[in-house]
Amino acid sequence: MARKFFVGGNWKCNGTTEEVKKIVTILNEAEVPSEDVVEVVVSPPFVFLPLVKNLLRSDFHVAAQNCWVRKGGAFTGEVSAEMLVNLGIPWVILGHSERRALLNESNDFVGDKVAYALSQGLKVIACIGETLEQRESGSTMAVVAAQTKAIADKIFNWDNIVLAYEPVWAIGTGKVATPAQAQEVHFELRKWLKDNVSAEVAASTRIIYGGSVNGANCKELAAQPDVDGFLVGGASLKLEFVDIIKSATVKKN
Ligand SMILES: O=C[C@H](O)COP(=O)(O)O
Repeated sequence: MARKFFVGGNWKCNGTTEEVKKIVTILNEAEVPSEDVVEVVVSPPFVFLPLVKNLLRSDFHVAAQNCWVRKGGAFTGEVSAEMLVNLGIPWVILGHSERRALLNESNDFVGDKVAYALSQGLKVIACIGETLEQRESGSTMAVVAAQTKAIADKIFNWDNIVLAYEPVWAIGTGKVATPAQAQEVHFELRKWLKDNVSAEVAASTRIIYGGSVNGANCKELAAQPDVDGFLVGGASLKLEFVDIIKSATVKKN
């Protein structure tokens, strides 16, 4: 089953109104493969979501970087899935390692968030990934399998999920996983989905890579059979994000 290449740009906690407008202008003017070839989703901070949604070209989409774990209410400082739906925001990133590490988001909590966001009609970019310590101790697969299981246990339908494998040691470090390292984990994750969910879900779910992806390393990573796209941090704020989007064409060659 063909999986459409997916490129997400996670702007994290960056940007002023002027900077955001500048990035959107670059994206709007970029010549990139058509929507049939690549799905592009950018994720600005909450406060810029309406602005970006209004200014961004219609073939690119927006994602929030988080949402609350259940229906909104007396949860000061949180943004609910219902609010995102109300604003017409189709996607949300959940379980990013920065939130897992800095805000102590557990596997269970992330699983609950994913299930709730899906139940409200949002599409989810669900992030998983091991730390350097975990990789060096040989527990990479056990860690990402446990993170995936916590999600799988709570959902019934994988149609609206993209799984983002983001090794923590590669995020914002300039130390990208080698294409072989990324492929190995993506292959094992797909096998995990086949063994624990279904062959159909394994074949159709997009597994994207994140961690120091840039204009120079994207093509080689994109060429790996189980790499279905990228979640890009730092480089998504720069012109080279356009080259990363273009790396989708590698799949067609
Ligand atoms: O969500 C994106 C990842 O955290 C990757 O960030 P990075 O491309 O700056 O390493």
